[in-house]
Amino acid sequence: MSEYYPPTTEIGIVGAVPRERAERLVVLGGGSWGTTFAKVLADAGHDVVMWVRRPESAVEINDAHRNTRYLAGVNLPPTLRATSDLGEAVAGATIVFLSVPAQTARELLETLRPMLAPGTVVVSLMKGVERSTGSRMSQLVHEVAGVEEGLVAVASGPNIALEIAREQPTAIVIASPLEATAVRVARVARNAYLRSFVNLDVIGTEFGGVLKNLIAIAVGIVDGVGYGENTKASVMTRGLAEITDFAVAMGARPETMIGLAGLGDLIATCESPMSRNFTAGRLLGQGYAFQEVVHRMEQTAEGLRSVGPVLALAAERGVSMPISQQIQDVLLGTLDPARLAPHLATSDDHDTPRGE
Ligand SMILES: NC(=O)C1=CN([C@@H]2O[C@H](COP(=O)(O)OP(=O)(O)OC[C@H]3O[C@@H](n4cnc5c(N)ncnc54)[C@H](O)[C@@H]3O)[C@@H](O)[C@H]2O)C=CC1
Ligand SMILES: O=C(CO)COP(=O)(O)O
Repeated sequence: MSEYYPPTTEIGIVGAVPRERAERLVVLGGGSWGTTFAKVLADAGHDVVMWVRRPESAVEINDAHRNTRYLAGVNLPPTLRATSDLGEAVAGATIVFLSVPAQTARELLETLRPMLAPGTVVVSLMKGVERSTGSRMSQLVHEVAGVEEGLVAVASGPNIALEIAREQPTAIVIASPLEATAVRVARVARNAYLRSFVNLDVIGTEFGGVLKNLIAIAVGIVDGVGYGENTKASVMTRGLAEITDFAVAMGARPETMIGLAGLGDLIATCESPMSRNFTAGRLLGQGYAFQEVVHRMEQTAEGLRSVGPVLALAAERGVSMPISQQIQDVLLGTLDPARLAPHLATSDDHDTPRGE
């Protein structure tokens, strides 16, 4: 039986929360996902402040109710406010949502630590692991910002930012080791176009988001090479088996990997031309070298930085990840992208995949 379930019957309420139940929330990060998530929360009726690095972004959000660089053509709620002053943004917030590139999270969390009032819930919206340590973002929230584990949550699922910003109906998963925290965040992060589900499997929910990025890069690579739907479906299916093996070895529940945060996000990311990971993969498949791809990407493609640490963790646990290894080889320039799919079933270096 799936462990997914609507947090409460109250989930059916899709109107804005009454003013007396509105919470003071903060979203850290003014990119495409941070801005979209802040809109979700403000549309739900909450009092939301965004922290953005660049003062000019704050001015645009406050005055024009737009964030043109990341969400072109999207009108933001007039109630949504932004500031580039972190202390001002966080003061009085009951829940802090984090949406910066994973490699910058540690530094932000160190700065944030003394600003957090006791009892503040911190939610990671990020889908990367720290390159130097292999840590998941929720681990960093606990270890670096000192937030007790029961007050840490993660959000994941098939959540292409621009589609949600355009208010297209979508589902998201909120996971925390403490059910009360997951339910609380799920109740806050829902509105007429976003429905929240709860899961207690933090490892699976978080790794689902991280790992599907790798498979989206692989699918982008074969697309860029010019291969068709069979190849892409083969990479996605074998990719799901591979990332499930990894996540389960890391402590995830297998069901999570066929839920919204696993299969759901895998489908969305591998099929969307808006996905940055898919786009980065397609550039690699078209023959651009890693550094050129990084140069061309204007937004964060987390998978490019997660491949290395994921492979290191897999090696420690004896998990075979042939597709992820091939992505790494393409990134290093040691594998011709056109050879990625032929290597799918068997290769000189890897055993024949189990099953199928
Ligand atoms: N865009 C999407 O559709 C979704 C993204 N995510 C995840 O959300 C996280 C953030 O991604 P996006 O918002 O999409 O990235 P983005 O590339 O659109 O924006 C990143 C933002 O972080 C800021 N930033 C960069 N370095 C920083 C630093 N040192 N300190 C503070 N801020 C810094 C940038 O100025 C920018 O505002 C990633 O982990 C991503 O995987 C998750 C779900 C959906
Ligand atoms: O996580 C995402 C969708 O759920 C966004 O994917 P990209 O980072 O590849 O754009």
